[in-house]
Amino acid sequence: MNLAHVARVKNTNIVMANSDPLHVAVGVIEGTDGHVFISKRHQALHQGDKWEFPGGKVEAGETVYDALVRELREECNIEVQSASPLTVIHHQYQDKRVMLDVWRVTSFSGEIGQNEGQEWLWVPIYALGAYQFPEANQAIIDLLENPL
Ligand SMILES: Nc1nc2c([nH]c(=O)n2[C@H]2C[C@H](O)[C@@H](COP(=O)(O)OP(=O)(O)OP(=O)(O)O)O2)c(=O)[nH]1
Ligand SMILES: [Mg+2]
Repeated sequence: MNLAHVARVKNTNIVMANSDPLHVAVGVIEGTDGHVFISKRHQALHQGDKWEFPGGKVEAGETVYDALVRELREECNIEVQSASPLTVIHHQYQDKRVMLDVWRVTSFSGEIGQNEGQEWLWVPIYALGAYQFPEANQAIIDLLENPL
């Protein structure tokens, strides 16, 4: 590795650290009896093999709500009928900066599941602490456990 390469690598790191965060629409889907829907991220993904609330990246020209509806249709086979904003979490992972736009999904139609073959579960809020989530999710779980 020569000096020029070091400089380029350093430069790349600087660009990454300053780049816009990845904007992600996330759905806390409420079922009956205070249960919420969680699924396991595919092993090959960023933060793989951890549990998550379904969702994904907001695409250019899309509203967060549109992204939420699209992602939950694609990932868990439901049509969102009503949802309201819950919180926004900014988090810096070692390799990525994310802005999680978290919505509470209060009504939906369709038979919920996981379209990519990943494990999924309905979990009572008090039990969420027993599952391993990405670090950024701790703030969501705290909020669900202790609503404002
Ligand atoms: N969906 C989701 N993403 C989360 C959660 N917590 C968390 O840190 N993330 C991070 C992991 C990823 O870096 C990013 C979302 O990525 P994603 O893999 O769901 O995005 P996507 O569905 O659009 O996936 P793809 O098209 O790239 O396969 O947000 C969470 O609870 N749900
Ligand atoms: Mg996703």
